[in-house]
Amino acid sequence: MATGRVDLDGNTIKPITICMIGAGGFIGSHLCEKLMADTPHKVLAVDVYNDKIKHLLEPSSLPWADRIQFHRLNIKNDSRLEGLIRMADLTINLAAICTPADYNTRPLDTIYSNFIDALPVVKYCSENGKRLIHFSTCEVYGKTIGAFLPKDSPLRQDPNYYVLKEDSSPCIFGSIEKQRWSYACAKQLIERLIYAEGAENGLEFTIVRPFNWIGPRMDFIPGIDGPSEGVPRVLACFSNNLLRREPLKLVDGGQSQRTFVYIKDAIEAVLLMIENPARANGHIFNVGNPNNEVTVRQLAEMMTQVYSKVSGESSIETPTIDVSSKEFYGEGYDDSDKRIPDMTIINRQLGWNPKTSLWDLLESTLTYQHRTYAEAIKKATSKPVAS
Ligand SMILES: NC(=O)c1ccc[n+]([C@@H]2O[C@H](COP(=O)([O-])OP(=O)(O)OC[C@H]3O[C@@H](n4cnc5c(N)ncnc54)[C@H](O)[C@@H]3O)[C@@H](O)[C@H]2O)c1
Ligand SMILES: O=c1ccn([C@@H]2O[C@H](COP(=O)(O)OP(=O)(O)O[C@H]3OC[C@@H](O)[C@H](O)[C@H]3O)[C@@H](O)[C@H]2O)c(=O)[nH]1
Repeated sequence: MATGRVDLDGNTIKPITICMIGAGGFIGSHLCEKLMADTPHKVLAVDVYNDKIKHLLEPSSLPWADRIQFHRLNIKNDSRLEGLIRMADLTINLAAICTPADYNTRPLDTIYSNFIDALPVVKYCSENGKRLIHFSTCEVYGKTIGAFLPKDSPLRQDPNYYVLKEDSSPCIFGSIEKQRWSYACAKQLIERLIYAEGAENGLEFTIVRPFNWIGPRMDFIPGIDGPSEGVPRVLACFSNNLLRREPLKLVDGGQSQRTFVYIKDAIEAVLLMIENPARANGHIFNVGNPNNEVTVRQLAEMMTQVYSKVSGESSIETPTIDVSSKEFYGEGYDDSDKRIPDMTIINRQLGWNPKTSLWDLLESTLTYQHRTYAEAIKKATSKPVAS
């Protein structure tokens, strides 16, 4: 671990204690890894699961063993939460239901998780004068303005109609029966509440809007380390199809566009926020890679090519199939058409830029998926079916 580290203004960084809620998830596991390897900070890691951070917790001889403690608790109903927030200098809240397959099928759980369960965290930070970094989402932007223009309108090519800006873009969601937007709407309301706590009660806050962060340990592979009928986010869905040599399913033709950023690049941005409070407080930050834009169809094609390279297996004859959103996600699904983050605020405040190309990040991620899951999938698929 480096000593004598300085912040962006040349001041020595003092070790702090961080209460990280949702530390056992995808982003939390990478953030814990980074904080243990490269900083002197302490982490009170709160989650209901710890499988993704087990390698940081055991054995107790690890060099950072006295800097990370796991607290297994559900923030919905555990009175220990306030005590942990009071013990820390900073709280980072990552806890959420955040897989689209849940938004329209479990809208109540989605709204409770993303709004109601986050309320006490905001309240305890505000009442105890503690700093909060809250994880929101790029989905708060919803659809682009351009999505409502005629298909052949030249204005669709104008960035003013699609680039998403923290301080000026509107939040455009579908109608109430499109329950997909339950998540985005809950996230938007908690953002507004945090902002209001800052304005009226002086809460020191930073809001992060991740734009499709991807990498190792994201979600689960159905039937291996998660339920066989479960539907994770697209990286894990496509990885699962590639591992099982099944066609990748393109929802509604795979025409939606996304920008993907490598988790390790994005974690650098979060570390800058943690260690530069004077530059990060009071801001909402887009964190994404505007240079890595693809349609979902292009993502499927690239993942197929990269997976062939890293596994040494040829791709199957029909690598993709089309499926309707109703069939794949059920009633009430809707989609964001395009997501390009404006980078002005994060550049200005923190000087952060992503580095990794989509090809490179897929190569390292699919190498991980192949090494971690290929054998387990072979075993699972060769088991005789019980008669
Ligand atoms: N990964 C992305 O690209 C992305 C994009 C936009 C927003 N986000 C936001 O970032 C945050 C983290 O996302 P992630 O990708 O790491 O998801 P994740 O599902 O891997 O992690 C969330 C973690 O929170 C925990 N959790 C949920 N409810 C809890 C509760 N009641 N008590 C204790 N722990 C609880 C879960 O067990 C899980 O480990 C979420 O708020 C999500 O909405 C992520
Ligand atoms: O097998 C699949 C899975 C997904 N998809 C499509 O791929 C796109 C991306 O899907 P993801 O599951 O990664 O989720 P989305 O990008 O729509 O939303 C995500 O965005 C930001 C976060 O807040 C959440 O992690 C999640 O809501 C969607 O258009 C989806 O319809 C497929 O075509 N096939």
